[in-house]
Amino acid sequence: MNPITTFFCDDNTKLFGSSASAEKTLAYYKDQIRGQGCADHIELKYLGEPRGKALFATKDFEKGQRIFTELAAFAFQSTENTHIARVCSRCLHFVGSPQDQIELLMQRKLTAKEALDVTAAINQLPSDWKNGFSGDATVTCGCGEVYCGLGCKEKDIAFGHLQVCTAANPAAAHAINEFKDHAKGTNETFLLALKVFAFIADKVKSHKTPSSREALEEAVWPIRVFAKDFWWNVCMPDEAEEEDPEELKRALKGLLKDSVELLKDVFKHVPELNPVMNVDFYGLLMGIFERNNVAIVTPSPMLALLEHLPSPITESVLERVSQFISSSSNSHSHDHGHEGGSHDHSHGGNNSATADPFEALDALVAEGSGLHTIHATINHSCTPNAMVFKDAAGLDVSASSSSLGSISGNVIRDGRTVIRAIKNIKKGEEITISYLDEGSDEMDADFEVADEDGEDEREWRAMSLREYGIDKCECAKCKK
Ligand SMILES: C[S@@+](CC[C@H](N)C(=O)[O-])C[C@H]1O[C@@H](n2cnc3c(N)ncnc32)[C@H](O)[C@@H]1O
Repeated sequence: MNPITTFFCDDNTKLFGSSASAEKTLAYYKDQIRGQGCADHIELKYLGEPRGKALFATKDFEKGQRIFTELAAFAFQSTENTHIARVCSRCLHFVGSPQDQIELLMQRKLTAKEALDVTAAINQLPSDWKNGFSGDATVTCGCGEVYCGLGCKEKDIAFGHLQVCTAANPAAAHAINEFKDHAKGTNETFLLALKVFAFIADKVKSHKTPSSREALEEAVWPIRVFAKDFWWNVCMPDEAEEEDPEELKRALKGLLKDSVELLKDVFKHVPELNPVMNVDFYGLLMGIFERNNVAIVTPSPMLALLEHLPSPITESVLERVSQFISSSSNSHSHDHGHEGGSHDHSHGGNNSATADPFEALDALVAEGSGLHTIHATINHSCTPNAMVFKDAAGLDVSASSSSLGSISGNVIRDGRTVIRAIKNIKKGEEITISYLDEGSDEMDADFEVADEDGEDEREWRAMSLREYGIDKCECAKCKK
């Protein structure tokens, strides 16, 4: 490995190995926590290995209370989902007008009569409902990216968008499109990698000495802090399919090799990036995604509208979503099964050829995946005190409420994750979540959990946690 890849590969023991580096790392997270507006709620500490970085409460939280929310540093909408939801490239907030979204779903313009019906239906909804769409605030980029407002566009530019913008960089347009096509045909998490490489390129170019080693080290630093291993070590072979581990490793490295060649063409204009244009660096980056990415699901404001629309429009919309569900389940059978760690793509696996319209309602969401700096520091516990909410959880629970059922106000309209207490948490306690889908169909199918001593469940846990880089769970319950 070359020196910059070795630097990038560094784990917590290096990050916290000297007081200067530990101080820099802690200051970085403090800054990130402040940036998300939760400086009074949480702090990061280093617990030594194997548990590494961990998040702690700096105030008491009641059961049901929101601890913090976080927008992804890097996020993307899944390609298939673009057919049913038009959302902001940066934050996955629904863009345009409700009419635009209906036309996307119906794949045609509304007739004058339908447009009047839609307006009448909108008028029956509370006036703040329209805030679920960016409306007139919507802005586009010459390359076709769309944003829910100028703020998101500017943020995307600050995160390097212009480096991979076909309008700002027409000489690279062909290479950018080729890279994206390859990603969509193989593993769409490469699209997220493209955004990270664009970020690194931008940071390096704006450094006072762009070709220095220091410039690259500074540019990769915000990604270096994540827990990581090489992609080919993180991806587990599919035991049910009797996938050969060595064959899988070879396949992943081959895929990276093809992708990195396309990447080199994209970044021809940034020769300073050459030291990170290799399979090892790329493999670490994909390993970071696989281990830390969070599935993003934004509930669609369209759901409320559908109830009020004349039935021909509603039916036509639902039929389209049903078709989408069926076609996505077909295409999923060809994928590589390693989607960059968005650990629970909740709607991809529906398998009926003629999906039920009610299932279609459930699938009408914006879906993607992202890398969240603070969220990624939360450790797993088999008796967690917090939980990540995506779907309906876009809604807040009032601090005084002790029941998770009583949801009120403050709708979250973009793709931020919401972490909420599921028990009372005292100031100074570690915040933990479960990485596993307890009681899920997946768990039942794997082990047909029926034993009385819980042995199967323990085995299921141990096996599932290995996918998250946990060979021996060090949570309070398992350590007992
Ligand atoms: C998403 S990261 C969480 C933050 C991590 N501690 C860090 O330092 O970046 C997941 C990694 O944290 C460690 N980890 C999390 N929960 C753990 C647990 N219950 N027992 C042991 N290791 C754990 C494992 O190394 C795992 O791969």
